[in-house]
Amino acid sequence: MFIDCKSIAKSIDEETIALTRLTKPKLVSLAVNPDEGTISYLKSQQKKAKSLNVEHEIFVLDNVEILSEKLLEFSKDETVHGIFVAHPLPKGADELQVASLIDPEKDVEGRNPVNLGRLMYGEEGFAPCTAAAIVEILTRTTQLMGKNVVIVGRSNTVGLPLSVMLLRRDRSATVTVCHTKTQNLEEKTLQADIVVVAVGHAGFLKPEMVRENALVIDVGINVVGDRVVGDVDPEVEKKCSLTPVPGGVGVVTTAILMNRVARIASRGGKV
Ligand SMILES: Nc1nc(=O)c2c([nH]1)NC[C@@H]1CN(c3ccc(C(=O)N[C@@H](CCC(=O)O)C(=O)O)cc3)C=[N+]21
Repeated sequence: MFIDCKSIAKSIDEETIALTRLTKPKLVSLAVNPDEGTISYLKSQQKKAKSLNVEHEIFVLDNVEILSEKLLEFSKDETVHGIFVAHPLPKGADELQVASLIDPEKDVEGRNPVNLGRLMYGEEGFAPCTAAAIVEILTRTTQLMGKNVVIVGRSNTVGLPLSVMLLRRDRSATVTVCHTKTQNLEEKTLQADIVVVAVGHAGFLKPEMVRENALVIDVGINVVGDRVVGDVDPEVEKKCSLTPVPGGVGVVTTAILMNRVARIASRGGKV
């Protein structure tokens, strides 16, 4: 069975629309040498911004030096409410140094160390949007208390922040984070009530790796020919509840991103 993520996005959009009636939020999105996943996201952002009355500008840049200049500029610019930087940055870039240039109060992806620190205290106003989208989908779909959640992937965008968010006392899931060096992955995923897959390989999670009736969150955005597919084998849908790709985590992520920009604009900086 597929989980209906579009209706979740829609209910978030309703709040955003109410906020954009009163203010004119502006988001800037910056990317250096964007990969296919980033291009897909930038397109979705552009469409969504337009439909929600959020002003949006995209900057595709040649190198990290120009990115750094732009981040300083937009951090000071009072007409800009949200700053999004696409990841991954080019090889060799100092992510911490780049993220530190984003004004924490405009840091819609929660990359600045101030916001990552806030996350450790359970403050999720600036949590990475994809992780926030997964929490939104899970809390609207199931009870998390005491559940076994296996996250496959440990990125700063998804796996790592999500693990912290699911451990928060009001959720209290038991979280296992798996990665490329994990041994016997299938043994872990077969124990899970909930599996979150964010690895970037089409069809990575096979039906024999999950329990009957598990809840599976597919975070993958893989461009195969002219189609976008997730990290989960489509056969998994026959035995589990699964978020679709496209139309799953991605649409909720984009909704949360825009909602955040609107909240920043309407509350003068505080989320
Ligand atoms: N700092 C950072 N944060 C991110 O969250 C991040 C990133 N960098 N870099 C790139 C990846 C990719 N990503 C997507 C999110 C939504 C869609 C999305 O909404 N896709 C639509 C349309 C897909 C289509 O059909 O083209 C859907 O899934 O329905 C796609 C891709 C976020 N990422």
